[in-house]
Amino acid sequence: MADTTPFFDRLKAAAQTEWQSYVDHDFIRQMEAGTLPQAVFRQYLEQDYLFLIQYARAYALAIYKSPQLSDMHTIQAGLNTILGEMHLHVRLCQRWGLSQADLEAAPEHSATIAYTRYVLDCGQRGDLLDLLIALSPCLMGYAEIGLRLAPAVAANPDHPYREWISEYASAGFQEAARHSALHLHQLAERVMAPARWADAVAIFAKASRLEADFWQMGLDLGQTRV
Ligand SMILES: Cc1ncc(C[n+]2csc(CCO)c2C)c(N)n1
Repeated sequence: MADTTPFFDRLKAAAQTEWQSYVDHDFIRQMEAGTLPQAVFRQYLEQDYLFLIQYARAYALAIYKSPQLSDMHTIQAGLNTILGEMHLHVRLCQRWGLSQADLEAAPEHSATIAYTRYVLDCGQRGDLLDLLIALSPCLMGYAEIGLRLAPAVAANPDHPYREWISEYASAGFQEAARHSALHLHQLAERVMAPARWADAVAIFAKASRLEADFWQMGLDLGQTRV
């Protein structure tokens, strides 16, 4: 019988260790508890702004790699989500006196470079499926984290990370993640040969590990620059 498990769920199950190291990172646990130092969050957010600029390029590359017009439309919606997400960063950073120009002028950390350029490289050397697999931990992981942390915000209206958590727990964001998982599944059904499975898991596991490294970078930077 053919395996009808959604493609994303199969990837997640095949790379459980890397996935857990990402969605259950200490950064997330501290954020949920509200104990994450603000200096850590700020360092993370600054790097994340630079991350999103490169990520927008990866989505543009995905449009270029799209075999069908319908793929382009779906990816365009993802690009719009990224550009919207950047407003959240600018808004939060403005409260600490950081302007958009300050954000753009910040030096890129090696964890930011490693993750974004890895994803771009997957897209350049591979096809749309390779690129969407490399992109999937980002959207799907934040959706999972948003849902998991939402009760902490509901229990405490003064939660320090309320705005960030609410963005990723929101119905609109959750819907974007579902839509993107469905797109990935349908594309895999169209183009995925069984022989590609090991490569697909390797890409997914690596991108998940690079996400975990990104949280760790925030923790490390926040400790050194208070
Ligand atoms: C390191 C890092 N990983 C994932 C996201 C989440 N994210 C980035 S772009 C995007 C929209 C994709 O359609 C989402 C959800 C982030 N902000 N920073």
